[in-house]
Amino acid sequence: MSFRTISVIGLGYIGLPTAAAFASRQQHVVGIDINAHAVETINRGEIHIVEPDLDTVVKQAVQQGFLRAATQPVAADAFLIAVPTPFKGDHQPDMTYVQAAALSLAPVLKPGDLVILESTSPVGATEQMADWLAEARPDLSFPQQQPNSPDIHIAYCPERVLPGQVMVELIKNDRVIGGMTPACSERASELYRIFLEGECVVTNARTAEMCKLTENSFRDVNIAFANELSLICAQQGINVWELIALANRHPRVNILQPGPGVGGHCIAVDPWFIVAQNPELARLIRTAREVNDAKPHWVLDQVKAAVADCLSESGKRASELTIACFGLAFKPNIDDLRESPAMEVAHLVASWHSGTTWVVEPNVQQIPAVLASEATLVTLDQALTQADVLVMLVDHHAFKAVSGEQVSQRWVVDTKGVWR
Ligand SMILES: NC(=O)c1ccc[n+]([C@@H]2O[C@H](COP(=O)([O-])OP(=O)(O)OC[C@H]3O[C@@H](n4cnc5c(N)ncnc54)[C@H](O)[C@@H]3O)[C@@H](O)[C@H]2O)c1
Ligand SMILES: CC(=O)N[C@@H]1[C@@H](OP(=O)(O)OP(=O)(O)OC[C@H]2O[C@@H](n3ccc(=O)[nH]c3=O)[C@H](O)[C@@H]2O)O[C@H](CO)[C@@H](O)[C@@H]1O
Repeated sequence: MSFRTISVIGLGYIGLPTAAAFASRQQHVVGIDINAHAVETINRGEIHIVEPDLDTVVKQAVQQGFLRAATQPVAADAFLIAVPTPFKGDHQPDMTYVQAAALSLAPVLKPGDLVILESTSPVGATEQMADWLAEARPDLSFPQQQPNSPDIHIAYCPERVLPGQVMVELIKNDRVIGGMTPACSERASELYRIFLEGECVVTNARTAEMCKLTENSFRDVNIAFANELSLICAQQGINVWELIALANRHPRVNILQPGPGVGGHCIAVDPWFIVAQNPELARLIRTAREVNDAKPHWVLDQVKAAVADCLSESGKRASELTIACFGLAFKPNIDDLRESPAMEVAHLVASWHSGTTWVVEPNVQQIPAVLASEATLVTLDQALTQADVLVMLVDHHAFKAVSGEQVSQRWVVDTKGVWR
């Protein structure tokens, strides 16, 4: 049975590209978001987030009548939930957005519908969502009550696209399909096959939930290993970039790159979901989070040491020194500053330093409000020619194009190894 209408709940970095991907295959899609500004923007055929190629797909889908947005759920044959799943202050997962989304769609559910949770979630979240739906709709049967022929099919199908390459990876990546029953998996696979060129790999809901958390924890642990090596190498007078390049010549070694810390809204968050549910067992995963979260403070210590050297050699006072931080984004060549370790370092430096702090970020027009009172946004050229201490935080293309000679007469803290 085909899907006459597909509804995506939550039109952010995941939900909007997913809605657009279905709509681009001539499916009728209704996107739901509580953010009225996002809904109005999408209905004009525009987008409210930055992601390459998303604007053209959304524009065409809206113009052709396959995609529209609304603030309240309407009846559909398949619902995909892609709302935020942040953690709370104590690193426990915050599932209130998923609960609100599930309860908002419950009134429009009808027999034969499919509900998919895409939000990154702790193990057991899909069963919990099914219970919320069952409580809200006692007139319908759900897989936990009637596994063989429920009115509503439910699955967990995590998203694994890389920000910046979403429109390609959404279609090409293999997708893990975690149905609450095999029939639920089959129905969910049928839905994704509408646009998916990758494979639908079927498992159960709990394994699919854990798989998503595992992927990001694996990357976090590998980056933590690189970050720990960077501390050890600094102590031992070894160039960590050369070391990792040499070690990676081994056919079975593949170490990631150190940096100022780990940012974004996935890798710095998701491993905590495993730790929260397994506090005694998830020792390595917790330590990786701690190692990566501590890195900005270590970078500040490096900056303090460079400033001390600069003061003793230049004879200047601290208040006369200018420190320039290169990059604010959470990773190269994007404008996303959310949860960025570079932002954290810039803030730590600016609040400690008694002189002038500059930041260079070619991907933004304005300095973020949190830094506005303590730092100034300047051009790359100004920072390179006039600052005393240079702090490299993000390996943007524009910064990698700067030669080592251009910075050789300055005190440099290079967290990305681009000016070595
Ligand atoms: N961004 C990524 O790279 C990425 C990748 C894989 C998985 N994920 C996961 O996908 C989920 C969504 O992430 P995102 O980056 O798209 O978040 P986002 O903040 O960009 O978008 C979420 C959207 O949901 C809306 N929303 C919140 N509550 C709602 C409700 N009750 N009903 C309707 N809309 C509601 C918000 O207004 C927002 O527009 C999270 O669980 C995240 O961990 C994100
Ligand atoms: C397993 C995986 O690949 N998951 C991806 C990840 O997407 P992301 O954009 O958050 O991931 P990254 O590009 O790794 O960046 C994260 C931070 O790590 C820093 N970093 C990176 C590599 C390195 O060698 N050294 C570093 O220091 C980088 O600067 C930045 O701060 O999560 C998404 C949501 O779940 C997934 O969908 C997506 O597949």
